Amino acid sequence: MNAIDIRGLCKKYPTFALQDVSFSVPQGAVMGFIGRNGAGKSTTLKSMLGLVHPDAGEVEILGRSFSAEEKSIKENIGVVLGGIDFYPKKKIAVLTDVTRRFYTNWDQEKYRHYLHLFGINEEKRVDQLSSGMQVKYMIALALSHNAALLILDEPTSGLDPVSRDELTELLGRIAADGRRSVLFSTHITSDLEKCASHIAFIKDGQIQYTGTMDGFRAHYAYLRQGDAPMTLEDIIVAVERRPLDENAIV
Ligand SMILES: Nc1ncnc2c1ncn2[C@@H]1O[C@H](COP(=O)(O)OP(=O)(O)OP(=O)(O)O)[C@@H](O)[C@H]1O
Repeated sequence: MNAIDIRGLCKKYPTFALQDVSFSVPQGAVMGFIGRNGAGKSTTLKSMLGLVHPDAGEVEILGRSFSAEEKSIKENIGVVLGGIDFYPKKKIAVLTDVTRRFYTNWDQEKYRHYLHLFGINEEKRVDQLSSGMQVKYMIALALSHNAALLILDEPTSGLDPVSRDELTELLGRIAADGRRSVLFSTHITSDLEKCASHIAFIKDGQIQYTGTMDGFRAHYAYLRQGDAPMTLEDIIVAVERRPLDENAIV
């Protein structure tokens, strides 16, 4: 069983279209979702989670149709799409108390463990946490109800290098049991080199590649110049970079 199967997802905005997006996240995989600003990563994640209404497409999560079983599926997944933009004046402890009621499999011991690991003080109010700490708190919540799948939109972008290293190690370890899976979008390709087994690469609303990390490197091996191996960043830049217009005002 795959953790995620997306087939033919389409979403049209006035100036952008997600076109026939299809990919799968195998169970036990950490899949990095990459693409330039505006390529359609967030739109894909939001469409698959029903946060925006897709024009077409099928989404199966943990082997079940998301549209038919949204409520029960949401109990088994952890989703972090940005920081907390609600209840800025609420204490973290209060927010957790409300959140945990939504999950029958809430694990308070795990929650305490992650709070400690991430150095989060429950007595602080939401607006007293930095944006990086907010993301860590959201991740702690997602990990505390034994989610079988984590879906994270740019989780490492506001984090310092040490926290990013901790988080990528954690994501790798989560998936290493072979039962849990992670899909996360990012621009920090070095984070993916540390923990991702799979890649989905989107450009202008269309999937360019989806499969294993090794397959991704092999797919773009023709771009290599010289003997040095290419990093993910080298590959993305080689695929996407356009030369600056000579007449550009600089
Ligand atoms: N609600 C909306 N209405 C109209 N256009 C939208 C809406 N949301 C997103 N878009 C457009 O869809 C395109 C894709 O945006 P999206 O946020 O999915 O990109 P992204 O790959 O996540 O980018 P980034 O890496 O910058 O976060 C952009 O051109 C954006 O302007």
